[in-house]
Amino acid sequence: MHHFNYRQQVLYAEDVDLREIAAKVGTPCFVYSQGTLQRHMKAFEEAFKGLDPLICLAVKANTNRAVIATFAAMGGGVDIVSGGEMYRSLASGVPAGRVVYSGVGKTIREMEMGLEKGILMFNIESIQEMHMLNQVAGRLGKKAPVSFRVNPDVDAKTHPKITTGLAVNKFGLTMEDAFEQYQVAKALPNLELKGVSCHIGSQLTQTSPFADALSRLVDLITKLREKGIQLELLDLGGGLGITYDQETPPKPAEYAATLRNTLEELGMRPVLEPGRALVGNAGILLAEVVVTKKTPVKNFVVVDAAMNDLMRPSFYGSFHGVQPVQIRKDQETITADVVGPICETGDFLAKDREVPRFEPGDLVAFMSAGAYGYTMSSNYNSRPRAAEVLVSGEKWAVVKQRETYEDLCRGESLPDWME
Ligand SMILES: Cc1ncc(COP(=O)(O)O)c(C=O)c1O
Ligand SMILES: N[C@@H](CCCC[NH3+])C(=O)O
Repeated sequence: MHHFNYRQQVLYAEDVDLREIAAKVGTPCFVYSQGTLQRHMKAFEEAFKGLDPLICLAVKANTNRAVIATFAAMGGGVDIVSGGEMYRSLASGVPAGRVVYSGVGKTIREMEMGLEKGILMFNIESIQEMHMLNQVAGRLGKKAPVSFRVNPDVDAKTHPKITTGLAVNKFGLTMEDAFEQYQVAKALPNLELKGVSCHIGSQLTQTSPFADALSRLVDLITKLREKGIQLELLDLGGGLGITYDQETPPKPAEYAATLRNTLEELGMRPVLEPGRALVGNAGILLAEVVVTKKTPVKNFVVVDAAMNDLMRPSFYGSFHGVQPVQIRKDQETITADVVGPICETGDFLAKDREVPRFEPGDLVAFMSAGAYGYTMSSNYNSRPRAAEVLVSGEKWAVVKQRETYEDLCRGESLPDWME
């Protein structure tokens, strides 16, 4: 569910006419609906009610501080994968005690930062990382709260580029290694065993892989309990899918229902790391048609957004709905590729799609662009990154300025021998 709807043939974000935002902010720009963000957070809270869940936005999906702050104000935490994401999250008002830190390559500096700030938990992804963190914590006179991220070798049944819980993936430790290493970690002086975590992939459209992963975790937890190791937090990662096209992913309630009995029996506090399910359908990318062209074999609609703004179609072949901001009467439909101006054949936002016969100047909304949209954007072809706008009811504000040409060159200089 989201709050982008037509009113008298015009697409609105909540109570705001998208034409107004385009006129004042320009295009391309990302528009997020705060009401949708809040609604999604509430759906997770409701679904896991009674289990004292900590719902941590996977910040990699959307790093905008206004978005992070929206969830923080509702008691949410964050799942981070870098010092930069930690910095942003803390600067957005997330208490350090609600930060979980995943990632296969945390640097010493990043470990120090997490320890100094007092984050909730480091999800350790390798044996070397465990020893490094123990040393760093010792040097700082701290105890690092940790979980092991286990790789349960479960098929998430999603796009191969976004599965993370298979034995061939780089993430986590095997079950066997994790069992052994918990016992090693218990004896290390500067680690505090807090939990266990796993994340098997993204855009999952079925509940069974989550249930399979949880049952593997239960085996591990049971064996650890037999060894006297009691853990408090059970971090199930993110991964719940959303509807981009025809998918019918489980809703948070259904997802939680599959896990609830087991969680209750274990008596552990669930930590969740949803990214896409919280923010994906809460955002769109607003663009303007620059030109249209017809070749002997195809129609093209060239817009002012490109793969540098929304790289998911180019990278994964992902589907994003293409909707006119204004529906014209008796508008004809054509089949076209909707493309950007970047010098790459792979620069497309939609392929062979039925779209209205757009004209230059028409506004277009690329739907479900709230997750992994702006965060995966780049400056390729020296294109300034788009603006970001947050809408709440009738109110709206720019929450990230569009980059300027000066921004593009910031930090660059000529070496002294060229001056
Ligand atoms: C460790 C971890 N947690 C959470 C997420 C968020 O995933 P999603 O956006 O699919 O919910 C990811 C990304 O897949 C991740 O790698
Ligand atoms: N960036 C991906 C998801 C990867 C999730 C990160 N572990 C996407 O747009 O679908």
